[in-house]
Parts: sequence; structure tokens; C-alpha cells
Amino acid sequence: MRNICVVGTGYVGLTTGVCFSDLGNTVNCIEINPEKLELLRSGKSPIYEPGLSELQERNMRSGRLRFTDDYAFAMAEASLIFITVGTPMGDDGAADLSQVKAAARSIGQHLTRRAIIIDKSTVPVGTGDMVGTIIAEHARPDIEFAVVSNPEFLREGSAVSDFFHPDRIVLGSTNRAAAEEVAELHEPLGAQVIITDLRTAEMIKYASNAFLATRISFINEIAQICERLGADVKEVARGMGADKRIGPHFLDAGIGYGGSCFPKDVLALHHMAASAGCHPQLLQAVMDINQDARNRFVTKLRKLLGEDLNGRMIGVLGLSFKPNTDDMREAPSVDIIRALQHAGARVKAYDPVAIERAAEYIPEVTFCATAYDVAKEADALLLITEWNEFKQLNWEKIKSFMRTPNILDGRNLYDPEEMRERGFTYWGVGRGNYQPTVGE
Ligand SMILES: NC(=O)c1ccc[n+]([C@@H]2O[C@H](COP(=O)([O-])OP(=O)(O)OC[C@H]3O[C@@H](n4cnc5c(N)ncnc54)[C@H](O)[C@@H]3O)[C@@H](O)[C@H]2O)c1
Ligand SMILES: O=c1ccn([C@@H]2O[C@H](COP(=O)(O)OP(=O)(O)O[C@H]3O[C@H](CO)[C@@H](O)[C@H](O)[C@H]3O)[C@@H](O)[C@H]2O)c(=O)[nH]1
Repeated sequence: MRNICVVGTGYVGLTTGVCFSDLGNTVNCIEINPEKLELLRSGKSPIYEPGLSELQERNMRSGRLRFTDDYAFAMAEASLIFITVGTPMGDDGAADLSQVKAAARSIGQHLTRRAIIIDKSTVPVGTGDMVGTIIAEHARPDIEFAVVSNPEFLREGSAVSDFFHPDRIVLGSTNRAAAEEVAELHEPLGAQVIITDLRTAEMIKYASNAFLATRISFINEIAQICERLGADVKEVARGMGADKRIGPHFLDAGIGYGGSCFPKDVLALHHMAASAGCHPQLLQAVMDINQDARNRFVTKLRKLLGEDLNGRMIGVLGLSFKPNTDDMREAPSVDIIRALQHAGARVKAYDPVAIERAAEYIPEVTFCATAYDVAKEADALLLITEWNEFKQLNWEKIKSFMRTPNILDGRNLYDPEEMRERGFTYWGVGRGNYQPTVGE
């Protein structure tokens, strides 16, 4: 069993720290945000991630998992040091590497023994080399270290299960022995390990995210065509996905992708490509189509209620960027709600877990305690995030509460025929001609 240090305790850092301690390793996690650190030390999780809190509690109790802001203490015995700090969208579209640089500096300053520095943050190609240079500048010259890129592929909402059942572990380094040592750490997971060079590993992460985002924009473009031509994109995706070469995943049309990864990573890859003299036209189209998907949703509401949304009461179901997380970063709900408010509409909203975080992004919204409260006096209900509990609503009750029974389904959660039979004017995304006469 090994002694591991994890720098940063966001979605990736906390999952990494908690799960590696659960595998029997000793893990010290460093967090510089004092409020987060206090929560973590008291055994609580600063994020909503199914299954993670229970594991955190168990491993803290066993003494294998600790949280600190003290680099010297956390690194004293560590032979493996993970960097998992944030790489948010910079003003120019490039990834902001300030957290990575600061972490590398601190690691260099506190390195007292041979260690492997493993970069799990999503970073532009070439960053691993830069991290090595920064550490070398600050570390004692007699201390050996190696840098390994180990991009993280977990999804929020299923982070624990993704950690224990990864499709692959990618390791990139100029130091093969170091990459193999990190591979050994992952042995209990029984996953396929791909060892490559540092820059290629960094690129694999961006290419993977950009490809998944491309599938989503592709199906959203097909959805738009389906709307005009009277085809059903859900059936189209089912038919396409049955082809093994295509596969069924990431073909759900809707209001587009959000979250802390796809928007920033597609943009960062675009920036990387353009800076290197390439012309990344597909990536540009992926981003344009994604923004259009949000805009078209608001346009659709105007078609449903009339151009003037001033004073209209709009109910929103779901705020987080996807179900099973409270993460609001780049959530489509924020853009859509801001556009509605800009047009003078009043907005009420409910989300099972994200309300507290959502209030930081869209404070002028009236937040409700249930989906039924959202429906009261609403001129239209918008389904933005497909939480499980929205599958089982009492539609009679909802209809009786609403001023007019209009439903816009941004995730194609409901069956159009059933909703119409229940007496709603219902439009999904890409499910036939969406311009019937209102109320018909
Ligand atoms: N969120 C995801 O699902 C996910 C999945 C795969 C990869 N990634 C990538 O992993 C990285 C981390 O993402 P996240 O969502 O966990 O980030 P996050 O922003 O939620 O968390 C980063 C944490 O690091 C802490 N931190 C910053 N600088 C520090 C320092 N010098 N020392 C110690 N702690 C420090 C911050 O206080 C914060 O708690 C990003 O590069 C992201 O693109 C994220
Ligand atoms: O068919 C689909 C699938 C997803 N989405 C949307 O795409 C976004 C991202 O979804 P998902 O990929 O499930 O969530 P993330 O937690 O952001 O995970 C992505 O981003 C992480 C951070 O890089 C990677 O580690 C993961 O592999 C990658 O799936 C969400 O807004 C979803 O609603 C769709 O619109 N249609």
C-alpha cells in the first residue's frame, strides 16, 4: 500500500483521494480553501456526489484519509502526488493554468523525497513539461522526481462508480518506469492501461471530450432538421445507435451540453489549435450548435406563448447541468433563465439538490420546495434537467395548478403522445414539427 498526496479536493480530487484510500492506501488531501477544508475535516462533503460521502466517512474513520492545508505534512511520506486543481476557462478561451502553476510551485518547495507527480487536471498539451520545469526550479537539486499525465475521465453524478470501473487508464510520461509505477497503483481496478508519452496523454483527454461534445452537437443538428421535416430524433438516435460502429451513447438531443468540462475543454482545444496555426472549424461548429440549442429553446417558448414574455410566469424544473449533481458550472438553465428574465418573464424554479448553488448564479429566481409549487400559476413549464423524480409527477395536479398547460421538454423526458392525451400542449426537441397551432 502506498502513501499518496492529492492536491485539490474538487470533484476529481475528492473522488481520487477518497477512492484510493478505500483501496487501502494512506491519502493526505491538500485543500487551500478554508471553508471547504473545515467541511471536509468535519467529515462532510462540499459537493453532492452519490456514494462519495459514505466512503469519505468510512476512510476518515479508519485513519487512512486526512485533509490538510499543510503541504509539508501531506507530502512528507508521499511517493505519489496527484495534481487535481481546477483549470477553468480563461478570458481568452485558453485554460487558466494559475492553479496548476501554484500547485507545482508548492510541490517543488516541499519536495523532500523521491516522488512521482501525477497530473489529473485537464491541461493543454505541453503543461506536463511546464509542471516539471516549475518543480525543478523550486525543488532541491538532489531530489529525483518524474511527471506523469493521468487524465481523468469520470463523470459527475457517477464519479465513484466511474473511478472503480474505468474504461481505461491513460498514463503519459517521458519516464516509462514512472508511468509503470502509476500503472501498478491502478492494478486493483483491473482496467486497460494505455501508456504513452506526456503530450499524447494530454491530447487524449481533450480529444475524448471534444468527440463526445461533437456527438451531442451532431444529434442536436439532426434534431433541428427533424423538427422541420416531421421526424422524431429519439427514434433516429435509436436507429443510429443500433449500429455497433456508432453506438447508443451521447446521442440524446436537447438543450445541449453544459458542465465544468465540455464547454471549457472544447474551447481550450479550439484555442490550442488556433494558436498552433490550425483552423479548427469542426470545433467551432460544435460550440455554435450548442449555443443555438439554448437559444432555440427560448425561441420555442416565444412561439408557444407569443413574442412578448413580459410578465409571464415561467416554471423551471431542474437547474444543475445534469442530474445527480449540484454543479451549476455552465448549466444551460443559467443562460435560459437569464434570457427569460431579460425578456421580462418571472421565473420560478425547483431542483432536488442544486438550489443553494443556483442562487449564486441566478439570484432573482423564486426558488420553490417542490415541482408542484413551480407549476402554480405558471404559463409554461420548462423541463431543463432530467432528474429521476420528474419522471413520476402527478400530471393531473400539475395541470390543475397551471394557468395554461404548456410544457417545453428540453431533454425529451416525456412521451409526446401521452402528454397531449393528458391535455398539455407539449413540445420536445426534434420530435416532429414543433409549430402546431397553440392549444390545439
Ligand atoms: N469535474 C469533473 O467531473 C472532472 C472530470 C474530469 C476531469 N476534470 C478536470 O479535473 C480538474 C479539477 O476539476 P474539478 O471540477 O474537480 O475542480 P474544482 O474547481 O471543483 O476543484 C479544484 C479544487 O482545488 C483547490 N485548489 C486550487 N489551488 C490549489 C492549491 N494550490 N493547493 C491545494 N488546493 C488547491 C480549490 O480550492 C478547489 O477546491 C480540472 O482540470 C477539470 O477539467 C474534472
Ligand atoms: O447524449 C447526451 C449526453 C450528455 N449531454 C449533456 O452533456 C453534458 C455533459 O454530460 P456528461 O458527459 O454526462 O457529464 P460530465 O460530468 O461533464 O462528464 C464529461 O466531462 C468530464 C470532465 O472532463 C469527463 O471526465 C467525462 O468523461 C465526460 O463525460 C451534460 O450537460 C449533459 O446533459 C447531452 O446533452 N446529451
